[in-house]
Amino acid sequence: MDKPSFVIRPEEAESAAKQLGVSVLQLLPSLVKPAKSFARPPISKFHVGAVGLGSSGRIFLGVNVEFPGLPLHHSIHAEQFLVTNLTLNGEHQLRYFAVSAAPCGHCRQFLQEIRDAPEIRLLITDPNATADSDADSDGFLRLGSILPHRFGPEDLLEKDFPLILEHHDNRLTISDLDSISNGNTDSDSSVELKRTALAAANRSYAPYSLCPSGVSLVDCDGKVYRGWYMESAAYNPSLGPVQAALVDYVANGGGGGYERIIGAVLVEKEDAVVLQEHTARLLLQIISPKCDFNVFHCR
Ligand SMILES: O=c1ccn([C@H]2C[C@H](O)[C@@H](CO)O2)c(=O)[nH]1
Ligand SMILES: [Zn+2]
Repeated sequence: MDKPSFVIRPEEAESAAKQLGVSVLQLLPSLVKPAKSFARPPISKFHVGAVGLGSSGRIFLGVNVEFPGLPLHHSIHAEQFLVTNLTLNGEHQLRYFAVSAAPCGHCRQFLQEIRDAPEIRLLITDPNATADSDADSDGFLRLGSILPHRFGPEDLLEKDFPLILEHHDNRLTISDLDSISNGNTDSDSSVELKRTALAAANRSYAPYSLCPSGVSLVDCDGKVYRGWYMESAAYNPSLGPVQAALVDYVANGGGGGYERIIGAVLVEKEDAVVLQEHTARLLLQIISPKCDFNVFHCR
């Protein structure tokens, strides 16, 4: 894999599997090592790669991302990156993934937001991971077998509530969005950033706080990235909207540094009990000090 490609189309996956004489499922562990090379762990130097198969037949990559100058809890785990990559690409189901190291407790918990999470099959490629008697003959084991007695969405939500990979529209609006495009000082690009952040906020998964939010980023080439806040029933494993947008940047930004991010917009509700503004400003300030950051409130 020469250039980072964080989403592999079904026909590419099938032809790669054919070339290796394996099934698409068996291809997942073989992609873990190349995935690891895209990780950004300047603090731990511990590269994690996760490779998942979606119900559309596409393969998605996830890597861990760490931010020097910030507390460790701002990090993005490879499994969280993978789930974010699935949501950003509108994938509705994850059934199999391979990962370089055993998923930590925080990731096992975050994955509970996916429908039928206990039935997700995972394969740990680390040769030092103890051989697992719970694994099927294909080497994959049920997530439910490594997180029994789970606490998850069904403890807090109605049974048919749309979960993290499922379609939801938060129906948020910004009252002056159109007037801005109708000829005042705002440039087209700042209107685009605002619209993108609003669209992201509308896809945010925040069923526990009901405080959705979205972020758009623009790099020095004018390319726009976006991501949305995703909550965990256990609260702390939730992933912030800047981290989610950085997943898009790491996946699609051509491998550049964060200082290339020159503009950012956050959209959230003004009276929200969970506010992203202050954390988002801090995170952006540390990773890209010259980035222009604006916040808009929606209803
Ligand atoms: O399940 C896990 C456990 C750890 N890490 C990352 C987080 C951090 O960047 C590094 C060391 O913990 O590995 C993951 O990506 N997934
Ligand atoms: Zn983890």
